[in-house]
Amino acid sequence: MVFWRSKKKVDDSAAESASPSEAPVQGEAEIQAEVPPEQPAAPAPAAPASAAQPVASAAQPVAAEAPSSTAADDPPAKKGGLFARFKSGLQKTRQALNTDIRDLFKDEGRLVDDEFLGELFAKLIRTDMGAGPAEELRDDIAKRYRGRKVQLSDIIGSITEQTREMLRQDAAPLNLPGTPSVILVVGVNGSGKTTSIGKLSNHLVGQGKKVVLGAGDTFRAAAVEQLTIWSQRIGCDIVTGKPGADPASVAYQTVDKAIEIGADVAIIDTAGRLQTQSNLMQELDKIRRVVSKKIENAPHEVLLVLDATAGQNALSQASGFSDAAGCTGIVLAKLDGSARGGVILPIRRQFQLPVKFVGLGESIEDIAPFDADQFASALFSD
Ligand SMILES: Nc1nc2c(ncn2[C@@H]2O[C@H](COP(=O)(O)OP(=O)(O)OP(=O)(O)O)[C@@H](O)[C@H]2O)c(=O)[nH]1
Repeated sequence: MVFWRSKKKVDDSAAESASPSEAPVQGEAEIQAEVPPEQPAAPAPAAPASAAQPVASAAQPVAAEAPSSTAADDPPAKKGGLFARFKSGLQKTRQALNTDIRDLFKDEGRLVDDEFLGELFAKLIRTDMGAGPAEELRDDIAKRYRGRKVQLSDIIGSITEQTREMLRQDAAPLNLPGTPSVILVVGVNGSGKTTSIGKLSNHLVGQGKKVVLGAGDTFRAAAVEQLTIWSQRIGCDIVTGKPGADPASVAYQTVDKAIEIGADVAIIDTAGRLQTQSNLMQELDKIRRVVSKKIENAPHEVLLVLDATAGQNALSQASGFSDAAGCTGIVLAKLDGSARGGVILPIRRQFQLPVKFVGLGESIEDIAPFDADQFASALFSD
């Protein structure tokens, strides 16, 4: 096992000048810039399917998905692939919805009256889409079909079309303007930040990008370990700090490392926090400031990872974070984990933030760029 490890002192002057009014960014701390060993030191987290793949060096990225910056850019073949992936990832929500809506119908169809509309509303709302979107879908059905006998396919077709409209957003590719571009990943505890970073890195490496990870969650030792294992599997460099080290220092070193090796993207993990924890939100500010002193306009993306299994709670998380942390986009993780995938509707509706990626499982490939058309079709497919 080959381990390349360089220990160097944090550049105090630079870090201090980045945040002059604050305590210096982790003075004497050693930040380790690691190149992964040829074999993983421990089993990869929750990704047995690919665990046997040899770990490549940073110069030999593991091939992942076909390159695509956005779903909209994807060639038609990939579109089918995206639909299939959404369909499989949304299985729980889909099954609940389909079973529920199908139950409303008898062979000879069903009259659209108040009773039917009330039942339809109740079924829709069970996916955690919230009252607003469920009312809108119900009212659309009422407008089109009230007083008529309809078949299941009529209802599914109309709801899919309407959902597509509700989810539609402007193309939202990752904003990666520079070399390196910096992505900061934030969210509450356990929302799926570290796992999403692993999957996103693999996605970017698959596009031929050189990625450096920054283990900025210095609070939880397991998070550093987890991210290190992802880096080994993907074949990208990682910068780690000592437990309890200043996350801003790790962020600074990560960007430094990315510049040094000519990386395209630096992705920085952060500890889970609530938007009400003002000291921790200030810590995020400090990370942003330190990074922006190093590269103008960085971080270029601040991705908020939301846990889809949290249903409506994910909404309050999004509202608190989106302003406080200057978020630029959402990664909706764990969509596969519950039947509450409808939560994406109020997330799209209430926040100006685009959904950039969705997490569809724990394996390294289980992330996909969000595409409203494919997503709505998959959600109501049988
Ligand atoms: N099913 C499923 N599980 C996921 C997904 N993303 C993350 N997880 C799981 O969710 C759990 C928490 O994920 P982490 O990535 O550790 O979350 P975190 O936000 O980094 O956690 P903290 O550092 O404690 O804040 C882990 O068990 C992951 O395997 C997903 O898309 N689908």
